[in-house]
Amino acid sequence: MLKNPSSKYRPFPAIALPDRQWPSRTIERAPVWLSTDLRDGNQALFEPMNAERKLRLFDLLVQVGLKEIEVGFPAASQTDFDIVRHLIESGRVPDDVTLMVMTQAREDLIVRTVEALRGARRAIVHVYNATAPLWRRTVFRLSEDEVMALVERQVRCLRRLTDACPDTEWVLQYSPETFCMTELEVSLRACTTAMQAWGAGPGRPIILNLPTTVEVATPNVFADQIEWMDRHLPQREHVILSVHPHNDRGTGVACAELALMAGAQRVEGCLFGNGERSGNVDLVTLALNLYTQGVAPGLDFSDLGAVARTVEACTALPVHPRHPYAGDLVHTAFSGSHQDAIRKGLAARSEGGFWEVPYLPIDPADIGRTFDNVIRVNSQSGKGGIAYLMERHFGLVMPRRMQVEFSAVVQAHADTSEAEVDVDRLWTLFAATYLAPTAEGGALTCHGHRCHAINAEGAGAAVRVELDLTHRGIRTTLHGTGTGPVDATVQALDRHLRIDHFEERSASSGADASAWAIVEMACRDQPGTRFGVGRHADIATAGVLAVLSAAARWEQVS
Ligand SMILES: CC(=O)SCCNC(=O)CCNC(=O)[C@H](O)C(C)(C)COP(=O)(O)OP(=O)(O)OC[C@H]1O[C@@H](n2cnc3c(N)ncnc32)[C@H](O)[C@@H]1OP(=O)(O)O
Ligand SMILES: CC(C)C(=O)C(=O)O
Repeated sequence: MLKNPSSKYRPFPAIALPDRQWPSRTIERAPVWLSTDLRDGNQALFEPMNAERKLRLFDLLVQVGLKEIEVGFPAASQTDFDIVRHLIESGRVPDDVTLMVMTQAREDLIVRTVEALRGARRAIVHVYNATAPLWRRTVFRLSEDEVMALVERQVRCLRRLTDACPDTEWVLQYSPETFCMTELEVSLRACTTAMQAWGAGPGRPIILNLPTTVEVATPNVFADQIEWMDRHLPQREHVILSVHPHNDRGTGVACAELALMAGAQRVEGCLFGNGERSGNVDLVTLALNLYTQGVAPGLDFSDLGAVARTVEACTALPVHPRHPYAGDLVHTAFSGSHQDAIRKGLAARSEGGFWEVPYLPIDPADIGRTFDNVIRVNSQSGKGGIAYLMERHFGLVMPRRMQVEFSAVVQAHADTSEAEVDVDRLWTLFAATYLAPTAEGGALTCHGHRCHAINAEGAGAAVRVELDLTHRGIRTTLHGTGTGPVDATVQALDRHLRIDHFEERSASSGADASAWAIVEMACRDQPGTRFGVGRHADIATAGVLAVLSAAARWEQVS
């Protein structure tokens, strides 16, 4: 890279529009959407789609709710021509969906294009020619006047051919390709020339489609360009003002949104931003951006995962795991403070209110995502996320101080393994720390204690417990009396133990119903507390096991 790039690259000049209005506007309704997945998207693939993949993607676009679909460049290849014929002849195009096809402003190509559309109920013919100075100079070697003459000649040619097929409702879309790099007066002249040649007016609408063929400026510049055109176009009410943003600077979505604020009514793009170079604007992101502002986008992404899988299969391009809304990781928090805030936000949420959950801009359920992956654990995670997973997957609500204790266990494991701690691993760590198997050969075990029998008798202030234990290979019987089985167990163990906190709750219902007991115990002369957990079908036994668990954990550290 150059130390000083200003000798090679120039900044794009600002547009003189001091009274610009777009910055104070908001987007209040969805634009008309056009999918160019089968044209711009297709022309950007290593291997353009075959007929089968094109038809599969076409069906998906219809299913998602696209009403205008650019299906190809029929004069370019027999495959594209045949697809257009197939769509028209097979009746696969719903009545409310209009096909669009593209052609250069060349007579031979226009003739073939109109031929491809024979019999269509309604069709948009998309004629384009590049208008920017660099293209005029180097690609076409045409003066500005000659460019206008080309537009006029070719649009008249199209008009002649389409007038001869009155059974089809014809719409012209004219694109001054390279609009974003063209002098505004020249773009306006090209558009006006196309309008006049087409005879645009009442009953003969025209789509004027203004592309950032290659993004070369910040999105505010594009918005200024669109607002300028919006103000200067004649017969504005007969024009559908469309934009076709690319994404070379990574700001395709911003360009489209600001253009809508500046007067555009229609947006062309591709699902997940496929398209030439760094892609066309991503229709999924645009639509869901609207949705999360409370504006119905008119496109249905309730099962976004299925849409992504079909697009991947048709284009052979993966959707990035961090792709807005659609990526596998975008509803997942690994970091502790995010997890904590999400958990609290989900708990505080009441049904039917506005969606207000920290770090989640959209309710994953609205786009067919479950909450299973919202929180995942690695070395960046904290107690909140771990507690969320333990509660969600195992029905265990841990007291706050226990969350702190267990998260240190998980953190130590994550630091050593340098890997994600999935839910199975979390359970293994939890069980090894607190539970140990509770039923083994008919006996109960908890850490070093193998508990053959627990007998509790009495009630109220005098419960007597007999523990038949094997501890470090020695079988022994312990007795204790207390205010309940838990207290009696502490007395039986005689370990200078003190219960600071005890809670029990049922973990599940039905045949395998079991209870959780959690105990926090202190040990005389030792700082801090240790938690113990018991799980058993019998709630009293769960309590006894929790005490054995905590006692064993004290023993491990003493
Ligand atoms: C920004 C975009 O995405 S535009 C869409 C581009 N998509 C495609 O090009 C995909 C399909 N295209 C094709 O298959 C081929 O380009 C075809 C079949 C359409 C035309 O092929 P060919 O005639 O063999 O050649 P090619 O595309 O190189 O044409 C270049 C000629 O067309 C002219 N030309 C290019 N674009 C246009 C246009 N929009 N309008 C009129 N003439 C044009 C060029 O100036 C050049 O003229 P020259 O031969 O006199 O120098
Ligand atoms: C709208 C057309 C001509 C296009 O694909 C572009 O300019 O990128």
